[in-house]
Amino acid sequence: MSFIEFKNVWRSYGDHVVLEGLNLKVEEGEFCTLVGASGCGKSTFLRMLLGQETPTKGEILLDGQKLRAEPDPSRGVVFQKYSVFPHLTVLENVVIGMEFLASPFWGRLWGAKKKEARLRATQILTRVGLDHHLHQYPSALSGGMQQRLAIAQALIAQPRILLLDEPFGALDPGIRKDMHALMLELCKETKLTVFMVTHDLSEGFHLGTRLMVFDKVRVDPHAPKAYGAHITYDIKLNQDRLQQQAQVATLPTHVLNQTN
Ligand SMILES: Nc1ncnc2c1ncn2[C@@H]1O[C@H](COP(=O)(O)OP(=O)(O)OP(=O)(O)O)[C@@H](O)[C@H]1O
Repeated sequence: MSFIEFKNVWRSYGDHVVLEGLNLKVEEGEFCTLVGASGCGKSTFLRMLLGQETPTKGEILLDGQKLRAEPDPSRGVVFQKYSVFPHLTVLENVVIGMEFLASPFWGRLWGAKKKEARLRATQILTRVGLDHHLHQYPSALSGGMQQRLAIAQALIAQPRILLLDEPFGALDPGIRKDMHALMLELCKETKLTVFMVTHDLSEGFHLGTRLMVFDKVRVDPHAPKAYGAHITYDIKLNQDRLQQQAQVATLPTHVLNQTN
């Protein structure tokens, strides 16, 4: 059984077919980079994985079970536009994620639980390199730092799947490189399965263990909305990295705990 499976998935909006006949198996720990022309349905694909949208036809399975049709903590997401709360500090931006998880009704934690949430948020913010900015507001951060914060927000719930929609598209090349290094480190340390939309093919090749190309094969000039895109190329990349990750995962827990 695969970790994620798409079985003949279609998605339309009215008579506009956006995606058609997607069949796909993805194993845990894979880093799938998605490329394709603008408007071909890459973000729609991510939204279906997030549970924000459901397939019009077919089904998506997670661990063999039908994917829940609403976002939950197993799936984290980072968009290109900074999705952080401007009125909360860096630390509060991450703590609030834990508060909503633990207390969906009040959205607040108190006492020891709040202290624990702040500690865990601080650990994650340290991991993404924001430990010196805990009490600043997002407006005081650079674009790269805001994306680091968005990644910390997405990771606080310890998702199994991370969905990234052009997360580094607005960043300068140097900062992008730093973000690539961070992503590769995070993937090495965890069993995260990543789906990342990018318009930068070299980024896709560099980060991915799989590069998926979305394209429309069937086109009717008289009915441009009649056919959708599907995955025309699914290229395996950087397989040595996957093997290394798999080997690390086989180490005994006490050894892993010592090194973390
Ligand atoms: N809620 C919606 N209602 C109607 N049409 C939609 C909706 N969401 C997306 N679409 C259409 O689906 C198509 C695919 O959109 P999507 O955003 O998934 O493409 P994309 O490949 O991510 O594009 P880009 O690379 O430009 O971000 C577009 O034609 C868009 O207009």
